[in-house]
Amino acid sequence: MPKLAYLGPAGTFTEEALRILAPHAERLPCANISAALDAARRGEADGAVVPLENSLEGAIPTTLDEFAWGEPLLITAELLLPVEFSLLVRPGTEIGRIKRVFTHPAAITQCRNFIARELPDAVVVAAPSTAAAAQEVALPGSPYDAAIAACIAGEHYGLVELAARIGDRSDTVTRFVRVSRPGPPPEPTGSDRTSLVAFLTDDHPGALLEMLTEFSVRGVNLTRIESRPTGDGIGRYFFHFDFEGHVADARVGEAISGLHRVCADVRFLGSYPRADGVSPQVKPGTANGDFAEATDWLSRVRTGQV
Ligand SMILES: O=C(O)C(=O)C[C@]1(C(=O)O)C=C[C@@H](O)C=C1
Repeated sequence: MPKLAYLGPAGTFTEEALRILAPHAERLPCANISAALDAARRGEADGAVVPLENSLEGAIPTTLDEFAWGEPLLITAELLLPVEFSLLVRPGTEIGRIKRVFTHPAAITQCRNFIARELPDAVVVAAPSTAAAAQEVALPGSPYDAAIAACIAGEHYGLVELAARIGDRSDTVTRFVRVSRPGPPPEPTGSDRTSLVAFLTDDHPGALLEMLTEFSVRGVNLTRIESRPTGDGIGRYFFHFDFEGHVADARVGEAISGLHRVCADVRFLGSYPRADGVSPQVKPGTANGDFAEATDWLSRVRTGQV
């Protein structure tokens, strides 16, 4: 039975994602995303499950930066989880008495309208996770009056649900990934996604276009591109790419080796089955057979057979 680290404590959305991705895994709750990834790196766990992006808020910066700068890890699976938030209080607390709210920063952003409308005078404080907030609010002497978390976290820590589905949108989804220590990627399924990080050689006109061209000319469809600061000063960025296909696909292999030629560094983050089951768009001339036929043709040219 694998042991998987996750952003704890029990009752986080990440735990729910882990339960779906690996129902029989032993779960190791960690205080934050970095601690969960470190547990996997050090071998205290066989892998980890962490949030990567949210359909309303965008990418989770800690996860992106850990993948770029931390000891390498391999993404082996993804999951799209609908997220619904509840306002949770100790039994007997009325909404008018809520002065201090505790929750994860992602939940603050996703419940902005509810907070402005129903809790305009409350101070909202950032917690390490939604379930950590619920756990804290449940303590008798807690300085916080309410938590925003999953309904299940309220049940877990003995809180009462004062309001349900308080997110600004009812269709918000968070994308989670399962990672393990580096090794061969999972076999292609025909509906795969590949992720990598690319670092520019230097800042020059067309640098981003050069990278994008490597994907475009091989017919590789991007599903996400994100720039992150390198930390070396304003205007210095590196790039996260997600795209359709598997590293075993000829067009993907050619695109990422092209990227390796034009970039200072490329870190492969994994090829793994897509959660939405969507098949890649394959433009004419970019299927595996087309690349194989072109390679054969070139060797015939080089050996004087055409
Ligand atoms: O705090 C949690 O429950 C988490 O699992 C983290 C997290 C996130 O980082 O985005 C996950 C899903 C929701 O979008 C809100 C918080």
